[in-house]
Amino acid sequence: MPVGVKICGLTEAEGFDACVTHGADWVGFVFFDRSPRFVTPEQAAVLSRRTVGGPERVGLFVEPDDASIESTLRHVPLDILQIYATDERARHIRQRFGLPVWLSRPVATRADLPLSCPVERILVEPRPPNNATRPGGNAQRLDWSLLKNWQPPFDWMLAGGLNVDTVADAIRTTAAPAVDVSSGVEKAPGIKDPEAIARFIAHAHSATAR
Ligand SMILES: O=C(O)c1ccccc1NCC(=O)[C@H](O)[C@H](O)COP(=O)(O)O
Repeated sequence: MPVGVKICGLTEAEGFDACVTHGADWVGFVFFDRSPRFVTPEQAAVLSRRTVGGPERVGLFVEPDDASIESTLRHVPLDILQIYATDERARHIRQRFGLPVWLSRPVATRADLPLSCPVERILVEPRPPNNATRPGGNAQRLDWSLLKNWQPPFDWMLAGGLNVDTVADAIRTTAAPAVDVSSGVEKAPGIKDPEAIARFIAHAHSATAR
């Protein structure tokens, strides 16, 4: 089965269309207003309507309250909620909205690797630097060797600092079933590079896990 690919932080039509054309499995909309990739629910809806079907739409929320998710969903239909929050909040959100939930897990040492998944999928990401203004999307690479022989019995995804040149190696080293990228396929903060999106997806699909 080919590795799943999520392109996160779409803000404009060219990038969104490249994800559709080149077969991304998921596109992410960042509803966190301190991000260079922030979009309003209305902007996400306009992008999302550019095609029927295509990649699943993932909405990214940082410690959201129920009201902000609810009002976002009123504007843009999302297939998946990606959450930066506690396990308890993630379970609640899954129950409350009836949508699959993906939960981010910051990893700095092997001891940080989760043993179980309270929702549909875990995103394994590097722990952000102390001075970071956001919990993800920092172009910071995880030490892939931490994941060697880690074979969790749940769905997960590798994120953090991936790019066209490193994604195949990352998949071979970690056996990640899916990968997530944002900064690595941008030509400027928040603006995706369609050519890089095409190459990233091709390289990910060509990689054979160990
Ligand atoms: O992208 C953001 O600005 C962002 C803000 C707040 C929380 C998470 C955010 N991004 C998460 C991601 O896009 C993914 O984890 C991504 O694949 C990793 O980002 P990058 O290292 O930039 O590829």
